[in-house]
This record gives sequence, structure tokens and C-alpha cells, in this order.
Amino acid sequence: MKDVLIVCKDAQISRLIHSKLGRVVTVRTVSDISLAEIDNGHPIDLVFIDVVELADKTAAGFEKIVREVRRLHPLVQFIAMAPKPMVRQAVMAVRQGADDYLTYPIDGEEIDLVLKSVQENRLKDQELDYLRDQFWKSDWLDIIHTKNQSMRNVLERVRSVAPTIATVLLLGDTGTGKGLMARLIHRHSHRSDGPFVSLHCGAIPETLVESELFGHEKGAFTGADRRKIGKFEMAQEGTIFLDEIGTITHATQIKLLQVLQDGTFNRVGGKDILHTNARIIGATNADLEKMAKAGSFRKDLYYRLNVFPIELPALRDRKEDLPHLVTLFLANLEKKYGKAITGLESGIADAMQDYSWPGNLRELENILERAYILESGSLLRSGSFPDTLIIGSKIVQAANESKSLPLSQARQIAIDEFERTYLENLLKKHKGRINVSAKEAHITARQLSRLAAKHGVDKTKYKS
Ligand SMILES: Nc1ncnc2c1ncn2[C@@H]1O[C@H](COP(=O)(O)OP(=O)(O)OP(=O)(O)O)[C@@H](O)[C@H]1O
Repeated sequence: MKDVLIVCKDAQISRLIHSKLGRVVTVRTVSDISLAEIDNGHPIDLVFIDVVELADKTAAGFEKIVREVRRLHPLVQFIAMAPKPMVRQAVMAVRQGADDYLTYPIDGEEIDLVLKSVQENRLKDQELDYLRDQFWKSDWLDIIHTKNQSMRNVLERVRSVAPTIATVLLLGDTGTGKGLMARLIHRHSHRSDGPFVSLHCGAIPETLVESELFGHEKGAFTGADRRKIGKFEMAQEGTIFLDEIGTITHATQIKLLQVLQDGTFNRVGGKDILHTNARIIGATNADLEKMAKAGSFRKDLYYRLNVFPIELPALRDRKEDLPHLVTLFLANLEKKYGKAITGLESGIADAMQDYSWPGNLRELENILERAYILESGSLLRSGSFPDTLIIGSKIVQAANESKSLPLSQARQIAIDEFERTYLENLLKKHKGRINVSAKEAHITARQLSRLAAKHGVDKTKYKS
């Protein structure tokens, strides 16, 4: 439970609830529930709501509130509160989607019990849903397979938000799978038959992003020799994915805010007001919150985008998934190239566990493809992988093995390991020729021979 909203006029009750909440991030107390309140950019996980404060106290009135709030905060839970004479309304609220209810006068123990049951329900739902797995389309099952808890939490959030129209913000380092998650959300939304349109905002010149997104009229700027339809028009009834959203200019931020507020925009150089119902998914590896605080990204836009953030873990934090990912990527390569390569030579899987994967899944996919293309046998061998992976792993191993040594000695082991592998690769590349190898390494032939002798590297082995 992180962000709690208490809708209640009685300050004493709200204080009592607050005191029972334990570790929460924010608690807000308001005297009535308005659309502005639930759509102001703050996340909401739990709502305590006094049914007396509802303008429409009927079942339909409560159901409408639940629907409105869940539309923007799909995981939200509700606890209805009512004075004893209105207990029927509280029970009715539970039938209309509340998770539990409390009656006045409320005592602390009752709040504890209700909070416990709400928490248990949430866990039960998550587990059941995960086990059922019915939600996921069969062609995505390989993609969503994971043994990592953070990734399971990500998928749980995707599962909850996909069927809604809520804006989603995908956060994570480059190559962690934000683009793929955006597709996963689209494919599991009610718009899956509609278009999925994406724009990598950081990959095209800043000045073009606005016209790519919103289109332009003929003559809007030099070179605009005919009208162009923008991505928002193309994504009608579908989803628009805006990658690297933190790179858009101030002018584009204003236009995007307008779309998020009321779905309207106009083409560059155009006066007509156009409407879009595209669902927006943004992605960034920048710290938008920090940018918003520093003034380089509009705060109001950040709040609108950050309604439902999902943070993807780095590959180095989900290494238990490496075996599955390698199998999956190899199967894709087999389909693409059909070289009947069955797996990795021994030792590579361990090297992959030691490596830090700065480029995440994309780096894994790329180095596997490169090794696959280079390989002529039935297993991918270490020589087909980049030195950074193999040497990096040896250095980590050396560091692990030398935990009880002083730093200077441990460092020397790592340097020796590095020098030996470097030399071996260099001599392999130049077929054992000392002069060319020394030239490439920017050392003299004598220095190279001395290093080879020091590390027991036999240059004749590489002559062919
Ligand atoms: N769960 C997964 N299973 C299999 N492949 C994946 C998975 N997640 C990502 N990939 C693959 O990894 C590569 C990188 O993913 P993607 O392009 O979605 O990352 P990204 O976070 O959007 O990167 P960037 O920030 O650089 O745009 C893609 O080829 C994608 O298909």
C-alpha cells in the first residue's frame, strides 16, 4: 500500500485511519471525490470513502465512482465507510466493487482487520492471476516467462493496466524491453485490432518531432510541399508509443499536454481542431521527475504521463532469466538463419552470469546474433563472443577467488588475466606475427615478446 486517499469530512476519523496505515508514501484527505482529485497525477492505491459524502448515494452512484477511479488507477482498492444507520449503503458499495467496509463509530482494531483483509485479497488476486495466466495471448508466453520477482511485478502491472485506457509510462535503461512492453500492453488491450504506431522521439531531429506527431499543412514550413498526416491521426482507435519522450521540445510538450487533457490538437501550420482517441504509452530512460523539478520538462505533463509508471529491471538484476532468454533468442536465430546451432560451449553461460550487461536485452540479443553468424560448428564458442564478456567474466572470477588477498595482489591477478587474454586474441588475429601485433597494441616488438614470455603465451601456436 503506497498512496492512500481518504474521502471524509471528519478530521478525527481521518487521523485515526492515518495512524493505522503503517508504511505508506502519501495520505491525502479530501472532503469529496471529484474527477480533478483522481486525475491530478498522483497515484492512488487505496481509497477510504465515506458514502455520506457521495453526491449520488445509490448503488449506481458508487459504481460510477469505482469505475472512474479504476479507469485511471486500475489496481486501486476501496473501503466504504458509513454510519450504522446507513450500513445497507456500505454493503451495497461492496457489491458494486468496494473491497470492504467500516461502520461508524470506527475503532482502530476494525481498521487493522480491514487493512489486513484488503492486503490479503490483493496478494491472492495477484497469485491467482499469475497462476491462471489465461490473460496472456499464447504467442506472448515466451516473452512473459520470467523467474525474476521484479519482472513478475512488471507483468502484473501490465496485466492490470492493459485493458484500461490509462496512459502508461515505461521506465528503464536502454534495451530493457520498453518497446516490447508497449506492444505487449497494446496486444492485451481492447484496442489490439487497432494500429500500434510508434515514434522514437530521440532518433529524429527535434524540429521534426512535432510534425511527425501532429502532422503539418502544406506550406507550414520550408519543404512542407503537401499536407502530412501525423502519428496521432494514424493511431486513432489504437495506441501511440512515444519512445524517449524526455527529448521533446517545450513547444511539443505543450501540444502533447493538450492531447492528454482533452484529446485535441492541430497540425503544424493548421487551424482546424482535430481529435484523437489514441492511447498513449511513453517511455524514457531519463529521470523525468528530476527534469520536471529542474524545469526542463513540464511538471503538468509529467504528472499526466506518470499516472501509471512501470519500471523495467536491468538485465544484470534478473540474471536468473538468462538461460531462458538465451534459448529464446537462439530459437529466433535458428528461424532466421537455420544453422542448426544447439547451444553454448561450456563456460559461456557462466561468463554471462558474471557480466554486467550495460546494453541489457538488446546487447544479449546482438552478441548472440554476431556469434551465431560467425559460428561454423554446432555450439557457440567463446571465440565468437566479444572480449568484454569473456575477459570481464575472468576478472570477476579472479576477484571472487582472491577475496582474502590484499587489493594490490587481487588487482595484479586481474591485470595478468586481462593481459594474457588480450595477447592471445591479438596474436590469433595476426596469425602470430609479432611486428604487426605490436604495432596494433602501440608497444614495441620487444615489449610484446616479453609480455608473451611472462604469460606463457606461445606465438608459434597462432601461426598457420
Ligand atoms: N522479455 C523479452 N523477451 C525476449 N526479448 C525481449 C524481451 N524484452 C526485450 N526483448 C528484446 O530486446 C530488444 C530490446 O528491447 P526494446 O527495444 O523493447 O528495449 P527498449 O528498452 O525499448 O530500448 P531503448 O530504450 O533503447 O529504446 C528487442 O529486440 C526486444 O525484442
